[in-house]
Amino acid sequence: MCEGTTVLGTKCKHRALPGFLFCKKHKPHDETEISHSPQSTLKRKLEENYAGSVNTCRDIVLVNSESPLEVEPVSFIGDDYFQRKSSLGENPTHPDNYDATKGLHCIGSPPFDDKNPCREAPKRYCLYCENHLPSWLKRARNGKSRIVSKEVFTELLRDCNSWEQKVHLHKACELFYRLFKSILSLRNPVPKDVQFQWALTEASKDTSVGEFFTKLVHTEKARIKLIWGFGDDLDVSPIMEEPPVLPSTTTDSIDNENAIKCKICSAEFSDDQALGNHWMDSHKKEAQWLFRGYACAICLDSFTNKKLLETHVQERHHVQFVEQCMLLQCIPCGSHFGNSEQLWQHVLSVHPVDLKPSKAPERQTLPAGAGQDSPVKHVQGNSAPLENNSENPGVLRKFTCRFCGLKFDLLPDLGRHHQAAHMGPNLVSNHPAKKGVRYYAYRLKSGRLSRPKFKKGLAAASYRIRNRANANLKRGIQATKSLGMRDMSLQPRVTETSKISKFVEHQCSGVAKILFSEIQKTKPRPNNLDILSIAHTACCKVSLAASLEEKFGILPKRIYLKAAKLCAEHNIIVNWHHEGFICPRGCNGLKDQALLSPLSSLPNSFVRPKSVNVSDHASDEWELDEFHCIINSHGLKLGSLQKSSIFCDDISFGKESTPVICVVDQELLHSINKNDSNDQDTDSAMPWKSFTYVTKAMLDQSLSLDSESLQLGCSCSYSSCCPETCDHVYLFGNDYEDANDIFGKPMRGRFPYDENGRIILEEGYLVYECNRRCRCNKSCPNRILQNGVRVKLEVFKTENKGWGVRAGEAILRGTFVCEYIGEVLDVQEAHNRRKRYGTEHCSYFYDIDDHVNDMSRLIEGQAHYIIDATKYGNVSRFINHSCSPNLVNHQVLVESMDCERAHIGLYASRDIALGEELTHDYHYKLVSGEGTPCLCGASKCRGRLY
Ligand SMILES: C[S@@+](CC[C@H](N)C(=O)[O-])C[C@H]1O[C@@H](n2cnc3c(N)ncnc32)[C@H](O)[C@@H]1O
Repeated sequence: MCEGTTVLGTKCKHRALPGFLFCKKHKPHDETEISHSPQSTLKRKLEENYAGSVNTCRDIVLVNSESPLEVEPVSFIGDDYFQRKSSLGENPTHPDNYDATKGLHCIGSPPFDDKNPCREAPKRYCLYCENHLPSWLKRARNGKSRIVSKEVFTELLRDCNSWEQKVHLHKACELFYRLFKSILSLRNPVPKDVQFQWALTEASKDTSVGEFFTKLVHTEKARIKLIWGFGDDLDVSPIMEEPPVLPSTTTDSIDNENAIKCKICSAEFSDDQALGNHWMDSHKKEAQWLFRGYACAICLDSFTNKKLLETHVQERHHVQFVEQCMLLQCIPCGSHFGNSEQLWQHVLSVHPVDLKPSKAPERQTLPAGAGQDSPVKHVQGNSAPLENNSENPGVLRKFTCRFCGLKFDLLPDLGRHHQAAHMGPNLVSNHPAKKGVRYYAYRLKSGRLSRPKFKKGLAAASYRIRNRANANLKRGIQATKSLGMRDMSLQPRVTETSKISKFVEHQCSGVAKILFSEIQKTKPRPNNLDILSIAHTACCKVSLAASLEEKFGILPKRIYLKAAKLCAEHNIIVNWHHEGFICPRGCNGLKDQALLSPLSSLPNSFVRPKSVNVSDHASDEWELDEFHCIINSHGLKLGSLQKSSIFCDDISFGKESTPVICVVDQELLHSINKNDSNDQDTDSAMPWKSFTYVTKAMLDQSLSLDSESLQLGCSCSYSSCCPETCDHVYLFGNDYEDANDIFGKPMRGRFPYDENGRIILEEGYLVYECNRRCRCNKSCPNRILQNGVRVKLEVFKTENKGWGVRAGEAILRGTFVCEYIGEVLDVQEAHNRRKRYGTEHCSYFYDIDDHVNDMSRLIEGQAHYIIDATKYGNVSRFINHSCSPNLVNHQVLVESMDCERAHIGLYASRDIALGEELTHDYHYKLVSGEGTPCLCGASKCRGRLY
């Protein structure tokens, strides 16, 4: 397991990287040195760094002459090393070759690792080795300044007399960095002072951390004012001048034996009331989290879903967990239960009479064995009180449970009640909460915290809505019943439809509409054979529609798209046209439609390219995906659809679920000489040979990209998520409140994809897909890009742009085509490679910066990385540029919410006909006086590629 700690000081639960003490998230990299040193030093360091030497740090200490250190590493770590051991009271189990006496060891990041301490020499600012340099000491992305300046850090480090102090300094810097990042986030509308207060509360959980944090703020005051603009809109001097608000411990004044400890800050209080007041004063937010999230009743850690909480309890509190299981007993019948939720359910269903408010004790937290009248025996202090004592006149009940109306005078009691009573899947509050301490800490860390608001209890809301709907329905039914009674006397044979019509008359039009549409849907649909047999006798779409609808009733439009493709494949000539066309032969069937000119039907001379195998559509494939239809035969460039030779059946060699064939049209065959012995010519004849086909991005080691740890599993419990409960939809809505779909409608509460898996989200927003932490499977409507290429694509030889990619089938607007895959590099590495590759060869670089205008709505800290598909790539590397492209780019988050890990998805920006070349806009920056002519042929061509 990783030895790191979260920003809240809890232990990280992720697996450590092989050979490391920390997971990827907690293992800092030295981006500064790699990105910004002169090239020669960089090269040398890279070689040394990746040569696999165990003593990397030591080596680098020797070669690095730029060290800014004013303090000797040895004197810092060495002297207090054993003091550290004793003060922390732990027995280190060092590897045999580990020599602690030298004291030349890195503190690690985060520290506290006594079992497997970092064995490297601390070099970087006296505390960290190369690998463990924390993010806040690295140069900021813009290359201008560090978040915590080296001077300030080394100054503070000098004041540290013990290992523990260094740890605290480390924590304070970490917190300072998170705060800094969060406040700088453009997407983060949380007021600065709120964030600042949050950080202060966090810091104040440990006096020493708090002190360092205040010192940091004080030392960096000028810079903070300048960067955060505190000076303009907020007077922070009182906050900055005063020490952090430390927990108001009343330890001195109270009898220690009877003291009640606050589980958050360990402050002690004489009674529950005082603790409650303290919670209200100091931990109001945590209290809310506790009520609305899945909080652990033992340690108060919060989780985004129940499964995580269960795992946590089992792992962390095994003993307490077992005890609790043993002790939860129903007093009236003596039954034992595994958890309080089951017990509560049992009491509700079996002993409801015992559950009377008047039997409530004075306090909700029942002592062991107390409350014989109560149906529930709570042996543990943290078991949930299940009684409603709202009727007890002696106690002021301030807090009402939103779900069941029970009242409590103390917040913690309400929290415990909530946890026990409303966290079960069978109970009213079955919508898993996603607002926990961890969740918010994560969001704050990742710069995604938009505001400290909570999604209004969806469960409660939906419960209310459902109740309202039920009540309305009941009223409607009663009205209908009484009406029906009256009607029956007059008209005994009432049809279903007329009954439904009565609903309409009685304010249930919504329900009636739904019922009507359901009735329609149950009608049979024509299968392929039905369509083909009718199409044989049809002259145009009008007559085809008339015949089909005569037999099958009103059909959705997509049936005609499917019909169009079927006809094309079977060479059945039907006059296809836009809606509203009036057939010159007088075919009729569709009403009230304006005259539109017909589209040209597929010509008799139509010869499909060999590459497209029309006969391989199993009829059930249509059932699965009937949307891949020809809709616009105008788009066909018939010239290119001539006979072609297949050069390779699948350039992915089975890596894609849909083979990607490589073809050369007959008229261009002469330009290819397969047997040429020259290497370059062979590559140009067999393009799949010039690179390695991969289906996953390859992260270059030069990047310090965050790992999959920055991802959330949604709380939907089905194999297919629904937008109402999917956390990714919620997160998106929270991050981009104003986002619209491509039709201008608000995106709120919707997946980025429609029910056919086509993107509807307007360009420029991040797409949040579900991921492996979610319970849904591949069929989830919020998993598209990650499922890989699903449309037929052909790599083909173009006349003048080398190889290109064209549609092997008609592709409808919004369809995911492929991902731009390659090696992900940082700017420096990309620059080096560009130099190495030279400019004569075609470029396979995708520079995220060049697309920043498309993605202008992306967040602060937009990653600057480059994807190089020269050596490793997929079909996307063959897609040519067009100034009027038919593909659009979207950044898609899958394994990580960190936008540096975003995938680049290419989606159809309009309907694309079979055989049409696929293009996207490279958006290369145009440099005057140089560049390559653009051969895209678009009417609005910019003239040059770059
Ligand atoms: C990503 S590659 C595309 C595949 C490439 N045509 C091949 O044969 O491998 C980009 C290169 O294709 C060529 N290219 C792409 N679009 C072009 C265009 N519109 N006009 C001229 N050359 C283009 C340029 O050489 C460019 O550097």
